[in-house]
Amino acid sequence: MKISVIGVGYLGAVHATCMADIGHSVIGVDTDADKVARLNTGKPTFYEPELEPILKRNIENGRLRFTQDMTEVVDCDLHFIAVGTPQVADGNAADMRYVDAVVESLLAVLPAQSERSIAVVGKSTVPVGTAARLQERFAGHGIPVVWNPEFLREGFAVKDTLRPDRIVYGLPDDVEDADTARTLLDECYADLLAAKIPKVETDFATAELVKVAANAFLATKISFINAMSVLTDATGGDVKKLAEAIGYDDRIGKKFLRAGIGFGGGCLPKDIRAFMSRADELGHGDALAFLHDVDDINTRQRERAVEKLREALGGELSGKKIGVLGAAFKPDSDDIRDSPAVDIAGRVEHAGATVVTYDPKAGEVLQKFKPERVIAVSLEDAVRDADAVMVLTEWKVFQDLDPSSISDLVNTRIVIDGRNCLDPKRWRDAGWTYVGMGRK
Ligand SMILES: NC(=O)C1=CN([C@@H]2O[C@H](COP(=O)(O)OP(=O)(O)OC[C@H]3O[C@@H](n4cnc5c(N)ncnc54)[C@H](O)[C@@H]3O)[C@@H](O)[C@H]2O)C=CC1
Ligand SMILES: O=C(O)[C@H]1O[C@H](OP(=O)(O)OP(=O)(O)OC[C@H]2O[C@@H](n3ccc(=O)[nH]c3=O)[C@H](O)[C@@H]2O)[C@H](O)[C@@H](O)[C@@H]1O
Repeated sequence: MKISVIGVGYLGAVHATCMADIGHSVIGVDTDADKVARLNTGKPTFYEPELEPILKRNIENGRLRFTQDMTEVVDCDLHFIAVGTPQVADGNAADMRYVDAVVESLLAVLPAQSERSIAVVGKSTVPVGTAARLQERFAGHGIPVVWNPEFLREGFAVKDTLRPDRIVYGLPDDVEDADTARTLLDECYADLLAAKIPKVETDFATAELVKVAANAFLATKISFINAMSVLTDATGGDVKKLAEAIGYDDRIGKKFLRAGIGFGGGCLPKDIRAFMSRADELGHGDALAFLHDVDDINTRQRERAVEKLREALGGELSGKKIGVLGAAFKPDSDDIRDSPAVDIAGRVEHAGATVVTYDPKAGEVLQKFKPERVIAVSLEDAVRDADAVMVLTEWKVFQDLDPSSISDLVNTRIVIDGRNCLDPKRWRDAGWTYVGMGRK
């Protein structure tokens, strides 16, 4: 079938590419001319494992194309909205201007009362109530809206798109519209449904809430274990052992209990804030009051990492040289949006230290968005003459690093393991002072 994906950033580019790879004819639309031009050459605009060969393959076989011109979507059966919904500059709410702009562009190019069955599919993460609002706008054109939230993780985006844990359809109340939307989406996802991926059909509000509830739950899990790390620090306990031990209980599970400098990225932080903001608007802010604590615990972990560094250096950061390993908000990504690593490096610099950062993939992006930062081209260059080393993104290359290979490069053998990803014994045996987050 013919599909348009409007907004081809982290989510949309992967979705468009994967939909082409399962056989659909896909047109990706974006207002960013550079992005469109680059994608058309088969080169992703960000680092995501597995994406490049699939993108290239589908550009070459002609099933995938990118454009800035909305009129080119006119003969598509499904229109996926995948534009950003960032946090507004002056508050916690989601900025809906990009979604609203897409709605107006679609209404301008799609025929009123089309002969064919078509549907608009919401993928962006939005405040509950958005789908119903959009359905009112499209009703005049006789076009059903369906909300189909996305759960992919950066670093696993291709796998998560082609083999997600579940697919959610938020369908309109009108039975005929719901049938049209379901039939079209079932055809689009036939390959995934054949692989027995669970499908949950529900109403608009539930589908929108599923997405933000999932991210809120994940954020809560991380802040829970980070709160525990404060207590293990205070008592000489070990939060990794604690997480392992509670995780054996299936009701708790082992995943998302990695304590450290906390969550960042383009989604969890802004999504929990937008969720709180929407609950306030609905007069139920109290129901989500706990998310303020989740957010605060998360931000405090960043300052705790700085405090640990200060303490390890005898109380003074001014005049010290710190080698920072990691800038991306997580490994296998070059995304630095609200990255704890970038934030912490900034705080350390603000306290008077000189910071040199190395990241295997995010150096270029960091240079673009923070041109004032000093970025090394190699790990060795970042740690040379350092008074302390901070590991802030758990890239495998940092986890595998033999500490003795850099022992003679640094000024002082102090390592702050912001992600609890190093083996303390190995580093101590090599003569390093090891400081983790909530670990002895
Ligand atoms: N990044 C991720 O891993 C995931 C993101 N999401 C959600 O997906 C949405 C998109 O997120 P990202 O892809 O990360 O954002 P992004 O900022 O990387 O991409 C958004 C794209 O939309 C384009 N755009 C803006 N206005 C446009 C318009 N009027 N017409 C066409 N294109 C336009 C921008 O130029 C940009 O390329 C957000 O709501 C996010 O919460 C959901 C799940 C995963
Ligand atoms: O809505 C979204 O955009 C996406 O947000 C997250 O995906 P993502 O942000 O790519 O990455 P995660 O793996 O969730 O990690 C988020 C942050 O939490 C941190 N984290 C994760 C797990 C953990 O145990 N501890 C921890 O500090 C990571 O380092 C990272 O900074 C969700 O996991 C996805 O399901 C969702 O689709």
